[in-house]
Amino acid sequence: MQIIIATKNMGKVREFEAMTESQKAPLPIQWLSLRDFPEIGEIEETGSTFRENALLKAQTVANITGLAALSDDSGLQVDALGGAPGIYSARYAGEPKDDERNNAKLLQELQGLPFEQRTARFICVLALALPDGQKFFAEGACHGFIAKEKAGDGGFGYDPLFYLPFYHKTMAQLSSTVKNSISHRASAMEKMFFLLRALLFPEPEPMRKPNF
Ligand SMILES: O=c1[nH]c(=O)c2ncn([C@@H]3O[C@H](COP(=O)(O)OP(=O)(O)OP(=O)(O)O)[C@@H](O)[C@H]3O)c2[nH]1
Ligand SMILES: [Mg+2]
Repeated sequence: MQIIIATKNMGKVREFEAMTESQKAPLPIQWLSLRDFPEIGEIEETGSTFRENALLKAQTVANITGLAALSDDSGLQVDALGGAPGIYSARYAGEPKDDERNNAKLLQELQGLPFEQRTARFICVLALALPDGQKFFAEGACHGFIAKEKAGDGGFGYDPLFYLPFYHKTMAQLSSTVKNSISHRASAMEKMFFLLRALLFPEPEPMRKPNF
């Protein structure tokens, strides 16, 4: 089976590739990415939820290529901002999307807010679109706080501001191995691996119907 990782974000691609490579029992899947399909441009995200946008991206790529496509729509929800930037995380500070400006805007919006009130979470919704029209979803979340200043240079996006009290570190200070075990993307992907395993190796039919 071939699956295209349907994202233009190289930070996400790196994480997906690390997660598929570190699987204990790798599935018989050849993973491709949009680097293999340079003719596919940016897909407009017109949905109003992570799920709608994820489906839009996966179905567009599956329709164009005739192959299975796995997309990721993700973002940061900050409680003190009523859940913003949410689905608008990539372009929080406007076009063109820019992590530096997004982080600066976030710090500005939360200026003066005490640490305990800076609760936030990353959300990731994965959509798998098959060429025959079937679709599957998996979701993950990761809870933390928005730090008062940036720290670390790993990951991407808001990682230098996303503080995990359990580790006393920002997401950008964690090794990629740890980020790829505990992140919103890791937890969604873990569920997606179960779905993929069920798709590739369906359970045999039971010999007889259960008695209820
Ligand atoms: O610090 C971060 N660590 C993460 O692990 C993470 N995951 C998502 N995000 C933020 O949310 C936007 C997604 O927006 P998004 O799902 O539309 O993706 P994107 O536009 O970057 O690429 P594509 O997949 O749409 O092609 C990203 O740009 C980031 O700002 C993250 N920030
Ligand atoms: Mg996007």
